[in-house]
Amino acid sequence: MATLVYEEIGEHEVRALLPEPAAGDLRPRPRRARLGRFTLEGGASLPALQLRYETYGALSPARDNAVVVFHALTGSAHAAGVYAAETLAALSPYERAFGARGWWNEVVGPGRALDTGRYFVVSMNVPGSCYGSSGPHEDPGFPQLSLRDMVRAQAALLDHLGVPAARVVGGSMGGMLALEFALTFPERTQALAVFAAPARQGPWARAWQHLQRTAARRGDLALGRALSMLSYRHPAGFEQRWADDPVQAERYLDHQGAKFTRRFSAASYALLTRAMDAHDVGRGRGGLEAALARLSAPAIFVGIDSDLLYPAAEVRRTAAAARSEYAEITSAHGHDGFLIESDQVSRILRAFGF
Ligand SMILES: CC(=O)SCCNC(=O)CCNC(=O)[C@H](O)C(C)(C)COP(=O)(O)OP(=O)(O)OC[C@H]1O[C@@H](n2cnc3c(N)ncnc32)[C@H](O)[C@@H]1OP(=O)(O)O
Ligand SMILES: N[C@@H](CCO)C(=O)O
Repeated sequence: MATLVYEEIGEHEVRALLPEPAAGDLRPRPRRARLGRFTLEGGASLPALQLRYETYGALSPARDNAVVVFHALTGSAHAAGVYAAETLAALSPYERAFGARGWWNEVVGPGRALDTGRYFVVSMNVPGSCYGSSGPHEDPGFPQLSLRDMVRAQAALLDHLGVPAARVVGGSMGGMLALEFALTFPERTQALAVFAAPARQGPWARAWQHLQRTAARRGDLALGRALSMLSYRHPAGFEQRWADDPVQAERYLDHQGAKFTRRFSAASYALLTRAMDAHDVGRGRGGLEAALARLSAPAIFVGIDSDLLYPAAEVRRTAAAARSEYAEITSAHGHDGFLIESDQVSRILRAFGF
């Protein structure tokens, strides 16, 4: 039986069914680390960095079984499990609107590909986002961060947790962050898995994000998100779902747009998309090829055959430049395949050795 919950978010009241956990689902406890002063690569500093995070499983006595999972643009620290009603109720309005179920719940958990019976899984909400970490949603003067600042914040959190090194995994922006982490902290990276992410943000993805920010700046974050959904999906998926009733495609985009205004901050959206637009692992490392050639951890790069945002061919080229493994997800759903095709994601992670 699902529980009916009411959430008041600004002027909105949301009625939602709180999902019951299935057998094997975790009941996570979100935490917050207070890491103090944190200096950014641009020179500015945050006086009191706070990071929302969740952990699943236990750190081994040898401290060698950690996995860091990096979230995508609008993801959160809540990667796995289903919150209890009282846990959800104690969170911020944005986190409540994100929902009770973790965004990679089918991939992370007991007996799942990232098996919490074996691994100590750490998932952090990046600084600048609005899901419990420090960001512009609570401080209008919050400075622009880079993805490199975010991976240094992740490393500081690992220090806080007593984790010397980890396997790192992520999709989309999370994949960019995982790759940056592996290049910034080679000695702390045991293995790397990058899903649906480039080594450098290209003009196509940049143009999409420009449109989304423009809509948001003009006061229409919902339109910005609806537009972005077209870059995250593929015509085949729309045909599959709504060929018989095409107006549902319009309703779907309207729904995703409207929901987004309740679950995300426009200021965080601008900051994170700018950070993604500046993504280039070659910056300060002698260029893209030189940076990728330097990758030392065992790595796999995973493309999605229908990804319109970061095409599979581009991900395959990155894998070749990094002399790493390549795998491909088959999906009708485009870029969001790394969130939807959990069975394939899990098979790929297992086959790679997770
Ligand atoms: C790491 C991270 O990125 S975490 C952030 C991931 N979450 C997002 O990106 C948020 C947007 N959500 C999504 O894109 C998807 O829900 C995913 C990727 C999480 C899962 O994809 P799918 O399983 O294909 O779900 P789908 O895209 O159908 O979305 C489901 C929602 O659309 C709604 N929906 C589906 N079809 C329609 C329609 N024709 N008209 C109106 N609403 C519709 C569903 O009711 C459901 O609403 P809810 O989220 O309020 O419960
Ligand atoms: N749909 C996901 C992936 C975007 O890259 C998100 O909103 O974070």
